[in-house]
Amino acid sequence: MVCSEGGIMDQTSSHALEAPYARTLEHGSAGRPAIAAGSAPILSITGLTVVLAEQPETRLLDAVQFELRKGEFFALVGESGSGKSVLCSAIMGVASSELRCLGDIHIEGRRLSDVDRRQRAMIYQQPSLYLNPVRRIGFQLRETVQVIDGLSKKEASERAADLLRDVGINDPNETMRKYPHEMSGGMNQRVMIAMALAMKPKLLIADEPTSALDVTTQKQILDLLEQLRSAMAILFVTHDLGIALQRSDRIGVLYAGQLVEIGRADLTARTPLHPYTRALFSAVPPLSGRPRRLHSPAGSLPEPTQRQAGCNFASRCSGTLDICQHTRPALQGIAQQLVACHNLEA
Ligand SMILES: Nc1ncnc2c1ncn2[C@@H]1O[C@H](COP(=O)(O)OP(=O)(O)OP(=O)(O)O)[C@@H](O)[C@H]1O
Repeated sequence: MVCSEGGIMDQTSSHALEAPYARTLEHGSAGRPAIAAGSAPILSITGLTVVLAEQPETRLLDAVQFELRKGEFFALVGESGSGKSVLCSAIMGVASSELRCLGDIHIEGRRLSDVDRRQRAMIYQQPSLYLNPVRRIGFQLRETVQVIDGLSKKEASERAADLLRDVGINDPNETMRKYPHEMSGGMNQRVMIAMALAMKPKLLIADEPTSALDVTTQKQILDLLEQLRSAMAILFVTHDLGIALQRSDRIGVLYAGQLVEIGRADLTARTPLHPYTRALFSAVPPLSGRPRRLHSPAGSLPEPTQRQAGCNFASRCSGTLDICQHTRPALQGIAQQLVACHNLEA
């Protein structure tokens, strides 16, 4: 497994990102709690490039760079195939053996390979796929807690009940007697979150955790994540720009494996700088409006094997310059945003 924790190859020993990156962290965004921008980042990614091991010229991720601070809720958006799952699995250290990771991932200043796996946890769109259907919830949660904390069965039961209470389940003992199929999607997602919390993670990756839920349950789970985030950083993958806008501090827009824009959620919505971000947000109602699914502009995302040297968005962009055909734009700081575009006048 080349993309495992040990497979990340350090190209740099520094994990401090330069000033323009830090500026996107200057908060005060739309009533959100302030994030300690001066504190050491929980997650720091520098120059993360993921290629096919057998075909290293094919890049699934290209020089991805960002960092997350404690208490931050960072939404990662991008259409299907843009590389969100590849990015999450690289951070988790579980990417496929067909992939090779280059670059640098640090958790709290330590290389991924030196960090306890439990410092990061992940929750998914379909919790029922990750829960054992033939084991009661209590057994599964107790087992997790016993492994992590080395507790006796009785102590583990008490801890499991506490974790269920922490995620808003008021009758933990009854819940622990149930099988996953006896519970709703929202309850199963709470159980998954409880299992994630059992690890006391510094970083929680949430891969579309609410997209299979009805609107009311979706709100409850989002409120729960909101309560929990003060103790960790949350990387929230979503196709729902309304949620990204309403819930996150910052939004990162991934396009064809490249982060093309990063900025405070309110600024990114109000003044999107990249033409792709503009196209995405042109279909979204104001902040107070109802959430909308991600609406992609005309044309299609280039497959990883078809990506050329120039800007990946050039074939869908109405403002291309000559340089866009042969030089891929790098992220650059514009006030408090970061954008990868040659034609900011367009
Ligand atoms: N193991 C692999 N081997 C070859 N290509 C891969 C592999 N894993 C992912 N890819 C390719 O990498 C690109 C990004 O895939 P990824 O699953 O990360 O997209 P995504 O943004 O998560 O999409 P979705 O929103 O549909 O989940 C896709 O073109 C996909 O086909």
